[in-house]
Amino acid sequence: MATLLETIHSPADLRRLARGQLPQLADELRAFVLDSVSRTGGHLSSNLGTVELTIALHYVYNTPEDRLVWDVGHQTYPHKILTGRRERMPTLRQLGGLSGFPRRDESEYDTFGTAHSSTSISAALGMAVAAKQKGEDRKSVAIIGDGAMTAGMAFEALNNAGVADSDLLVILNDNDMSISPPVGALNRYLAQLMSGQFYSAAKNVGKNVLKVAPPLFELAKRLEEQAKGMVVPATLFEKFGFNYIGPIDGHDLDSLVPTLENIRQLKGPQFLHVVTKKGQGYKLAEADPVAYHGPGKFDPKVGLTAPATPPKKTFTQVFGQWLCDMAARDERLVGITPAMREGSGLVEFEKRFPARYFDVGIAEQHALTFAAGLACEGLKPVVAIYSTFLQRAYDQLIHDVALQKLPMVLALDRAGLVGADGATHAGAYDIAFLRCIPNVSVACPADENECRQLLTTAFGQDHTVAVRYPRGAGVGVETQPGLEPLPFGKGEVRRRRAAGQGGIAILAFGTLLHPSLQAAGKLDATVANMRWAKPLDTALLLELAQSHEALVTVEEGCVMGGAGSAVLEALQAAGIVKPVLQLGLPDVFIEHGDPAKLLSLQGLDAAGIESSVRDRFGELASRGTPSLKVVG
Ligand SMILES: Cc1ncc(C[n+]2csc(CCOP(=O)(O)OP(=O)(O)O)c2C)c(N)n1
Ligand SMILES: CC(=O)[C@@H](O)[C@H](O)COP(=O)(O)O
Ligand SMILES: [Mg+2]
Repeated sequence: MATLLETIHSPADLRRLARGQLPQLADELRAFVLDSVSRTGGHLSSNLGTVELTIALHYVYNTPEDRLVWDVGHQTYPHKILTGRRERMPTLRQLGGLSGFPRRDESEYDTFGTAHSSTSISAALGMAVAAKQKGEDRKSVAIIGDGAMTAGMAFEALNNAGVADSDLLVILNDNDMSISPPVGALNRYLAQLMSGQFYSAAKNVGKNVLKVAPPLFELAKRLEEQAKGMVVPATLFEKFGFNYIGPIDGHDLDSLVPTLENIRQLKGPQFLHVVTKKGQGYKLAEADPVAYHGPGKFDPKVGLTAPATPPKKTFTQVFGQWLCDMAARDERLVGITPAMREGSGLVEFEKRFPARYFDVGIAEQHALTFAAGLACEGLKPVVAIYSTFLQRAYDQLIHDVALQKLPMVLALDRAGLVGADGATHAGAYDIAFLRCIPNVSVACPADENECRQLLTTAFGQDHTVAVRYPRGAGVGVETQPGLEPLPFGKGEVRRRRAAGQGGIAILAFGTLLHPSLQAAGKLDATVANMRWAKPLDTALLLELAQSHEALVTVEEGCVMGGAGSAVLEALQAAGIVKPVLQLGLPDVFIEHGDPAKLLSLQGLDAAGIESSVRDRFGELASRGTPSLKVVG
């Protein structure tokens, strides 16, 4: 006997159901999400929390003509399952498989690509205004979480939407959680609103009763506004020009469906506050929504368990340990994270140094300029931020930090390809967008120990230094306990060519040193661990250029403007003409998949590096004697 869920191949099928069937569908959908994500890994607790809301939205709104824009977008597995992608869920976040986020090129129901937080209101407003301009009778809905609502961009959009001539609905999915517990005044404010729950329940009943008699409804609305004025001050969202409705139970379909049906008839900007539980329906996730925010594969009957063999230390853990060790040595150190405490490795630091730990919420722009203010007063900020999320604070980095030559450490986790999260989260551009800024240096550690040492080097500088390191496990190099720095701006030769003069020198930046060393063994090439994309170790570079016939640069970052470009600029500045092969990420977005597989596909594993060198430099790569005149 097919389950109800198995009969749903599109929202049109869903809308043919009787309202009384929706709770059963919700149970089946929740069970499917839990089973599927436990097999593939992915975002779980936020998806369990949006099952009823997703059903109600596709039931009431005429999707895809009515537009749904999901923020952050990690909670759209129920949406994908109900919009014809149920059978593809086993491919989630795998090469060639479903994305973990909404993608316009994946489905017409994915009206806007998200994954970086707090973009939904802006995008949905654009769609709503476009519908008005084009005279189209379609609705636009932004669904944004309480965490995502802490970003400035969300308020920029509210400020505009509240007075725009458009029929936009903003749904705040308030589960009182970000990835970790939410922070800031907004969270406290939302708690106040939720404490007024009884008021809104009565109000919504009023709406239901009066919904059939518009004039009366309007009269009641005016009375309600007055009543609000007397009984409950206007909400923040009403101050922005929205008609605020809620808070209502985001798991109660008998509340969600009629409320959404009412709201869909209303003109002007609407704001619906729904209250949900992150992890709803799976006790282990309800109890620990942080652990189940983005789990790997697990047995739902058992829950998350420690791996049989302890995993290799991650760069994130190396950073977290360094942060605590350096904080113990230097009381001026303060640690800042824009809502990524666990992901960036600051859990221990918060426990040990609570007064020096700052989670600023999903507010990267604020994080950088807040750090600048701290630095002005002689404190030593360490901003722990994913490479991709630093993109959001680019102007603050230039204008508020570098221009004033304020010193701080940018601990750039997830530099390079990240794997399952795909193109939206790749840290592909930081070398290129950082090295062009005056008063900013960029360090590229090759292993865990260098990461620790270069963090210490960075911490001792009088300007901002970014230390970039990849997601996940290190290369297996033990970290030394001390806090010894490496020399600023200096690289080293790691392998000399056996055949002496001539041949090829590979200049590696970061962890791709290791496949470069493997390839060099086959090529009999020299290998340098350059360590710094800025400042470049030009003395080392020129020595290698003068003693080799050709150079190869290797980096896990975009070729355009990356470390290899820095090498070309330095050779040109020195008047040296030399064949250079630049290896790195191409001028395309790299999709989700297994990180090692993705690197191999980009020719950035040992075999790929060797093959690229042979393709470019032909026999030079295989003989001992120079074939090109050694110039320079
Ligand atoms: C610009 C940006 N910063 C940080 C993140 C990382 N991130 C992804 S989801 C999330 C928490 C979102 O909280 P909320 O909006 O309340 O959604 P919930 O997980 O509670 O459903 C964060 C910080 C991101 N995706 N984008
Ligand atoms: C949705 C989002 O942006 C975060 O949950 C992100 O997926 C975390 O990435 P990591 O898994 O690399 O910490
Ligand atoms: Mg939340």
